[in-house]
Amino acid sequence: MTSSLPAAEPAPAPAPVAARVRHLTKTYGAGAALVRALDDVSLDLLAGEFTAVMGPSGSGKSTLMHCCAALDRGDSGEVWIGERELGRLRDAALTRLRRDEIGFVFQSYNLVPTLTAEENILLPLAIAGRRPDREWFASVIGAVRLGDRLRHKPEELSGGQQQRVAVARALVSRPRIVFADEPTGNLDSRSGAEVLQLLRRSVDEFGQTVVMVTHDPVAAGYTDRVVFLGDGRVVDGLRDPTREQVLAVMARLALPESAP
Ligand SMILES: Nc1ncnc2c1ncn2[C@@H]1O[C@H](COP(=O)(O)OP(=O)(O)OP(=O)(O)O)[C@@H](O)[C@H]1O
Repeated sequence: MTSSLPAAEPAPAPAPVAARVRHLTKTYGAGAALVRALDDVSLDLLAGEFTAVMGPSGSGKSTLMHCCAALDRGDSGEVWIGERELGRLRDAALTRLRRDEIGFVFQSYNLVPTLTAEENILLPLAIAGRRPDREWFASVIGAVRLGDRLRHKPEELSGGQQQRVAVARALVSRPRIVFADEPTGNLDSRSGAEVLQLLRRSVDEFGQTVVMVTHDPVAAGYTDRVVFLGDGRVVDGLRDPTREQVLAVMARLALPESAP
């Protein structure tokens, strides 16, 4: 017997996940001084997306980012980068994963003062013994608009230029995921906007996956998605966030539970 029902449409392919967190818990201290920095956090960070992690001070943002970036370990739960669960990797494999699959941008730039901008950008590849792909290097340098500053040392660059060097350094090895911890925290609003546009372009034009911790609703407005933490838990989320929506959630999270 033939069915008159239309053939079922194939289900859309699930978006690839760059990093996956499952039931991640991390505590500091003990007894009365125990702090639950992460309390059963589960989260998927989708490939090719720009995600912001926000929340009040002490809500666990940096701890989450450090655990995801293999800079720290949780007490229990799992963190996957691509197909690999970090808890199952030995130190040498973790070092390789950090070097080959993860890019970092810190609030304080973390450039090597004795190296030029170009040497700083190429340092992760040099350490890995990899040759730079000249075409890709040129694309990254074009994107960060540093072509005329490559021979300068960090102290000869503005804060915004130094942070653009740090973004280029994070992008040049084409990592699976870039983690940025308050990348605009030390910058004036114009330089901050340049860095945010650069991260946005790396997602739109290069397909980069970027995860950024920020306190700034304007910065969050550049992202595809915001994940809000409160007391070590995922408490809210927004897609295609506007500054106003972010402010509204932040105001709600800042209020004590008992507020009228
Ligand atoms: N090394 C540590 N020892 C003890 N407690 C810690 C340590 N690191 C973080 N904590 C605590 O864990 C909790 C989460 O800290 P975390 O730095 O992840 O928060 P955050 O959301 O990034 O805060 P902020 O926005 O202020 O940077 C806080 O209560 C903090 O005091």
